[in-house]
Amino acid sequence: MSEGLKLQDKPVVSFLGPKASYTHQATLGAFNEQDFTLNPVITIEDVFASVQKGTAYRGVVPFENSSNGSVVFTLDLFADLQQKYPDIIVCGESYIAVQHCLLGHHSDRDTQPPLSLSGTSSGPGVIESPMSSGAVTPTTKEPVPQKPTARPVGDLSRIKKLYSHPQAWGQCKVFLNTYLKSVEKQDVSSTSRAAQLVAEDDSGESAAVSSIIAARILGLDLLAKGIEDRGDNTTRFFVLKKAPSSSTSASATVEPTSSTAAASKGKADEQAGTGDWKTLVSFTVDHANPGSLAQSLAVFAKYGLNLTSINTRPSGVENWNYIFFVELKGKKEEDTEDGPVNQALKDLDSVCRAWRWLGSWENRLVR
Ligand SMILES: O=C(O)C(=O)C[C@]1(C(=O)O)C=C[C@@H](O)C=C1
Repeated sequence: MSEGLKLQDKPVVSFLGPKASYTHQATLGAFNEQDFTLNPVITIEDVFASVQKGTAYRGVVPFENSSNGSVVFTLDLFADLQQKYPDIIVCGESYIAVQHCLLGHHSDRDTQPPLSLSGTSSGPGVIESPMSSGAVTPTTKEPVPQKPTARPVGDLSRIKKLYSHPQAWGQCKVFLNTYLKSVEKQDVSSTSRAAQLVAEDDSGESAAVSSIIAARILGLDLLAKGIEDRGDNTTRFFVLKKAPSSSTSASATVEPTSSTAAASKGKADEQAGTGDWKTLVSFTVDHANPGSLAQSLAVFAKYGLNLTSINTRPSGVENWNYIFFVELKGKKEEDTEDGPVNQALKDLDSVCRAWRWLGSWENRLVR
């Protein structure tokens, strides 16, 4: 087999791109580039579509941020009101510490020394969050200080437009409200796309909330570093795969599509985790029936399943009706009706309108 063919044979992992997005960083942590072709796509929906179509073996999407909450785009795709993604399930998770930066072009008038792009080590003139900035150190009493923990280098008055992923605004509220309050903010598909747009704009009037890696790749200046409200800002990503049949069925294991894949599964699938499992389930209830939500949740309590999160999104059927997402500690067992998760799902049938198992995966959260 030629080297070219072998390369083409590598299983594809699609992720929210372009390169240097936080999702790219999560993908690199879970899948190595020797064994997998990492394929950046434009939207989170493109990731779902590629896995559903089978053009990607796995997909990586953001799911939740520790300070700004759920990624609603991802939840809506799991809600799948148009039934475009019936076979998508979660098979892994990954947590990434997210340190946002303000990226742009230094102005000639800037007198302060530039921030270092080295990422970890401070150079002369580097303002590391939260020191030396007139900044405030977060404490357990005040985890989100009222004053920003980072200070910009130089003058930001020329910035007329900011680009970022909508999730990022809510993670940097204190800095943005202090230094760029009335600047127009434009949502784009990812933080690395935001950095690309700023790199293409020579006027110096735009800036992006993005990563230090995007600054390095695109040759942008760091106008401020560590602008997130909380030092422990973390985003959780899901690894998606395609289940062989309806995801409500008892078994949902997909095998790698190529020999290379068989030899090397993704780290997110394989890594030793904390030894426990999580499961995601969505369901709808009869809103006219008092107690239907309580009865549905009681099913999980009946089997001793600890719920770790609850989310809702509009059901799309009727106004003020919702689809509920619960995440719980436990695993849906394959090829059996036994096990607390399997039994709870069976019981759920009689108390809710419809439900869908959205995957079980090994917990990677280390406390
Ligand atoms: O825009 C990116 O770089 C992403 O990977 C998306 C995303 C998200 O949707 O949460 C990921 C991490 C950060 O929380 C901000 C944005």
